[in-house]
Amino acid sequence: MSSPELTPEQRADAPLLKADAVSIQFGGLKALTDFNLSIHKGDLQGLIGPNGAGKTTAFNVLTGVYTPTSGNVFVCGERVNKRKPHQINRLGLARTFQNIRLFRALTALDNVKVACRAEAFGDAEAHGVAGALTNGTPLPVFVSNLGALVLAGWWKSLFLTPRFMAEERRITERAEHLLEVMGLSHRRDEEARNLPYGEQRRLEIARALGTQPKVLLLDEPAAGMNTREKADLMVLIRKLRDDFSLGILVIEHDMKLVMGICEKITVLDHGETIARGAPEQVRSDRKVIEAYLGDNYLETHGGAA
Ligand SMILES: Nc1ncnc2c1ncn2[C@@H]1O[C@H](COP(=O)(O)OP(=O)(O)OP(=O)(O)O)[C@@H](O)[C@H]1O
Repeated sequence: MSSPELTPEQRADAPLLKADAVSIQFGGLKALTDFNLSIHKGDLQGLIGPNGAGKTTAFNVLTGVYTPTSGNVFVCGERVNKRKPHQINRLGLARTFQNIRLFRALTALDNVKVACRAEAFGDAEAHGVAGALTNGTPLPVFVSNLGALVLAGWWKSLFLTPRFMAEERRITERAEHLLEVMGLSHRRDEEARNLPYGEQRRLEIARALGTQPKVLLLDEPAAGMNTREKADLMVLIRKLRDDFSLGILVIEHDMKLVMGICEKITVLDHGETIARGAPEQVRSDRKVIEAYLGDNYLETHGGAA
């Protein structure tokens, strides 16, 4: 459903992503309460909090995996509360997952081509699988790999028209470019499952970029990475924001990374927003230290406000 109250001009000025008093409840559990967020082009924001605070739930509500119990989610000014994940993806929202969800038996290149193809052709099956890819509808491995093959366009290749061949070249070039951006060109023809963990995470980001998002949601992108990989990732995330003119929201437990790259951080605890602000503000907030960072953090990083 669109927002009839917004004029086209207002829609153009609207945040790329907005959560307005969003709550979601599972039975008696309030997983997210009155959650507010605005992401504009060029923003690089963080979402932090202890385990079970509601961070992934927030991503799932924003991307259409869950429908909010109350409140509204807007993407580029469009109200998307009841939209399906693939429809929200087409409006410009892409994500990666806490637990990596690649097409494990496909090559790195084909993983990215699946997403590029969804963007290029925009056909029904492409939407379905790309939506699952980028927004989280869980698909069994077999079904998702089969879907990827359909997306790989084998049936269209039966009619090797010049148009098909030109589009195929364009898609391959785009996918190769995204692999290069993510430092994965040397893995082009390797099966995703054989890539080291840190590279699988980067491949997921390349695939998300394949759908040409305006907003990228990264769920623990540095999980499992070593110190060197994390440092490289920090540089890379900033570069992606700048080069692709994105708004980015990152969930991450690595405080060095979050505090190092995010300009604004929202802190959740038990589904409630307990703090929001610049990194220096958040890290010295007594409630945040008590709920999440701990006094040890305080001792090593300076005094609380
Ligand atoms: N589909 C669901 N059904 C019931 N409860 C759920 C569902 N999804 C999430 N929850 C609950 O909501 C709460 C928030 O979970 P969530 O995964 O969002 O936390 P998180 O902040 O992402 O934690 P972590 O840092 O461990 O990933 C938890 O208590 C979780 O068990």
